[in-house]
Amino acid sequence: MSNTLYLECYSGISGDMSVAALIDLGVEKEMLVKALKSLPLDGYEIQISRKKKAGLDVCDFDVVLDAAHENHDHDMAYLYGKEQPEMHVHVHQHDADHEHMHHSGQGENSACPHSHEHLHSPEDETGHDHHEHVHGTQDHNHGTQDHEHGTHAHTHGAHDHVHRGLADVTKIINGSGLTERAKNIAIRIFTVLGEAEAKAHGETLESVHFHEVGAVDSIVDIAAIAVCMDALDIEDVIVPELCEGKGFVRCQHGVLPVPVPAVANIVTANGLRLHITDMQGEMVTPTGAAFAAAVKTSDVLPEEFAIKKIGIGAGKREYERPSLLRAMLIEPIENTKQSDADSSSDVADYIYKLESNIDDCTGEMLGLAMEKLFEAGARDVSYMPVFMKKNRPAYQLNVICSEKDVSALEQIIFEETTTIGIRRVRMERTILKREMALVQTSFGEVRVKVCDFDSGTRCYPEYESVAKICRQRNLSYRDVYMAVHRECEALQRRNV
Ligand SMILES: O=C([S-])c1cc(C(=O)S)c[n+]([C@@H]2O[C@H](COP(=O)(O)O)[C@@H](O)[C@H]2O)c1
Ligand code: NI
Repeated sequence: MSNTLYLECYSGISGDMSVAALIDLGVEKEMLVKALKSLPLDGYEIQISRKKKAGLDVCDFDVVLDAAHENHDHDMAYLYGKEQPEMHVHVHQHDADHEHMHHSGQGENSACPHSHEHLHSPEDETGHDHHEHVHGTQDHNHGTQDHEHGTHAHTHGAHDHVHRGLADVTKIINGSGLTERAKNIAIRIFTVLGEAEAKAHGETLESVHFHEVGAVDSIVDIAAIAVCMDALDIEDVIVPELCEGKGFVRCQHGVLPVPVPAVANIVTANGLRLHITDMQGEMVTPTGAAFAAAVKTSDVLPEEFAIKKIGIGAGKREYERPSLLRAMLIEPIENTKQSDADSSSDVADYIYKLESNIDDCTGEMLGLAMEKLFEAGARDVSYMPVFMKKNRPAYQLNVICSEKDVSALEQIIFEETTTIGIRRVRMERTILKREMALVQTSFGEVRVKVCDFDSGTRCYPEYESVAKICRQRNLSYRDVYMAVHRECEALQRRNV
């Protein structure tokens, strides 16, 4: 059965953090290196290593460009303008505990040695691309001329580089030995990036040229993400939110506000949730956001889940909050406690109802309050239009929840709405004994709630499970639901 990935982006997300976190979940390094070697690109080597960050043992993935493809991205001085971008001074400020044993056997911090795995690329490529280069703050026009590989190359002093478009990158991915599923994931990520870039620069998906993310190291990062997602057989991805910093960052366009336009556009177009923290700097990069957007299937974590595996990937930048991405393979646990409590077909049970009449709150506030209540574990939340004292049209908020969640949910109601009082009632209820089953149907495995009733058993195919099939196969909900229901009943008749 396929896996569910939870991306915990409390310190943001970038391409290299994502690859490292996925590798740490158990991807076979030799397989990954072999797949990346098949990309028609060169001028770089790959390092996969362990490093210590915030005292934690984490995975680090690095695409090291040769001199002609040198990259400034992890140079903090460059990013925040502490040196003149035009100078092209290649000063690297690696994390204190990072070293390159392959060069000298002695890193900047020899107290913490670690080993690297390398992929040495063949001779330098004929094209000249350059990941991080700076044009100062001036806009420049790339024109439409084609150069080697159909990409757009131009020169700034001693540095030549290529600006690839979506078609160029797609050609590179399709020309590799990646599996079809990995190719599709990589192209999906680049398409999300292309749409965001096109919007930012007033271009179309066909005409837009990537700057940084079209460079060798970004293509390798994205291909590596895709290979790992495929190898780990991940189908469902939960991304509750992306935590981002604030301020400004320096990139090829010059100085941009954080979140940078490409990230802001990806978040907007793909319904990701952005959480701006007090950290100064860029914590979410376009590549990281595009990965999250391209693979996300849900932003809600199951109420309870088991963790099968944890992977932590290191970022290159040094912020107050350590740049770490934690990825987990999780398995949702259905809450069957009530049904275990009693062997009869219906079960006595208690639930809480929180209630408040609100006459001075905007629709926007009420909408967000509902979202937060669900996130915090409310079983149900509803608003009912009411007329209350002084002829005021208002809304009655109703929250159904279990006892353990009462105080957290009341807190949210006070924080997010204008109410100054909440009624609370413990209610008895009767629920049918139920359990979750995975049923093999003609559409594949479907999650079905099976309820015992005096006159027999009833099956209810789970909404998310049915909806996923509908999206994948472009079928109507009604058709899939009824077909699954029929198949469940037929199975039951056979089992009786
Ligand atoms: O290359 C692209 S698509 C790009 C677009 C933008 C815009 O906001 S427009 C900004 N950047 C900056 O480049 C570096 C590297 O990005 P990666 O995704 O390759 O890590 C980063 O600082 C971006 O803000 C790139
Ligand atoms: Ni851009």
